Amino acid sequence: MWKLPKQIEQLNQESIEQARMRHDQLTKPPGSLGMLEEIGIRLAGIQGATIPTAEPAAVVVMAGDHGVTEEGVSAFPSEVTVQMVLNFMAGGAAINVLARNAGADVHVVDIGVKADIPLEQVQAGNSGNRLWIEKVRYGTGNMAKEPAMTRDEAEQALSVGWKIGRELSVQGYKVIALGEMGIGNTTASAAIASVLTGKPVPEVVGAGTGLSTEGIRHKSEVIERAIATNAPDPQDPVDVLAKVGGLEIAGLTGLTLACAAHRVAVVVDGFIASAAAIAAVRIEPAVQPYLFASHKSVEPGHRILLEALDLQPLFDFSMRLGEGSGASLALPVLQGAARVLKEMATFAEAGVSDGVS
Ligand SMILES: Cc1cc2ncn([C@H]3O[C@H](COP(=O)(O)O)[C@@H](O)[C@H]3O)c2cc1C
Ligand SMILES: O=C(O)c1cccnc1
Repeated sequence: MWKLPKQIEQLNQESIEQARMRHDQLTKPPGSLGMLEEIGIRLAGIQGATIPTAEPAAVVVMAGDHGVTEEGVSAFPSEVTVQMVLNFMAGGAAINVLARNAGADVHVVDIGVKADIPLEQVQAGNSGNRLWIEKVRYGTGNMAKEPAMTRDEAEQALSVGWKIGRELSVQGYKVIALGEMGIGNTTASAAIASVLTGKPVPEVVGAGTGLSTEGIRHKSEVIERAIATNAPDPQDPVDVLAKVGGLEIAGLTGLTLACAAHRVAVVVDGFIASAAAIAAVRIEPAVQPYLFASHKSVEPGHRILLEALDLQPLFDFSMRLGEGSGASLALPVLQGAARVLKEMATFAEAGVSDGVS
């Protein structure tokens, strides 16, 4: 079993208590900022600081291809994965806009794209964007016929994610948003969700990039075949990632674990990032309090994963994009939660009368 290079510690209870006490001294009725207070207090526990910060932040977009696309499970062709990597580097994708909106950097990782990234086409000069070439293999195998990858490859992908998480923590990032790109990855995510939660496949399958009702039925059949062919062990999350997962999904699992081990908060995005997060929680349950859920995706399996993760999404905007788009949109909420603890005046400082009871 893949072992964490560094253990994940519990949140700092003293910082949590101190942040809670400070919140009650700020010029507002106690508790009146609701969930924003809870977010700030949890950030304090993660960072071991009464006054936490959610800046700087980065979104890490892991990209990988899926052999199962040859079964016709996506409304788009695999080539879109590499094309979108170029778009991310040029700054023109939704994630670039939403990361800029949040003041966050974008780190794009080729962990398993089917093609080599044409580096001559990567546009230079987009400050804050970085491309990591960390390819474990050229796309996964078709899981309807064979394991998506070997256990060794799954462990390599976990280690790539771990390395990046550790490096970003050293660079000083306080919050990491999970992003992904990989045509076919809602198929892998649904397989992971079904195996790890025990829910029947049709309950966790959705339209992805836009399948018809008939397309969704076919996708369910393919996933059922993949699970029957590979028999992933639900008690062994690395086996599940290897047999029916994806390189970018396993990479995000390793990244999530590394962030928590280095006391960096993680904002989980939609269905695919949540499939990576549930694998992380099954590998090491202590990761859970380091996670924040941004939104509830349209993908029907996302609600099931959020319940399994015991996370409350911040918003439901009928989003179904991925890339880290929802997680990036949630970053200003975390930034607001931290800044309130830092910048609001206390009753004593502002000369405002305290509550009477
Ligand atoms: C242009 C384009 C940009 C995207 N950005 C994210 N996804 C999203 O769609 C894919 C998953 O859906 P499925 O399993 O149906 O293929 C992933 O790449 C996900 O990140 C995109 C999809 C497309 C087509
Ligand atoms: O929820 C997601 O992350 C999602 C849903 C559909 C397609 N791509 C991503």
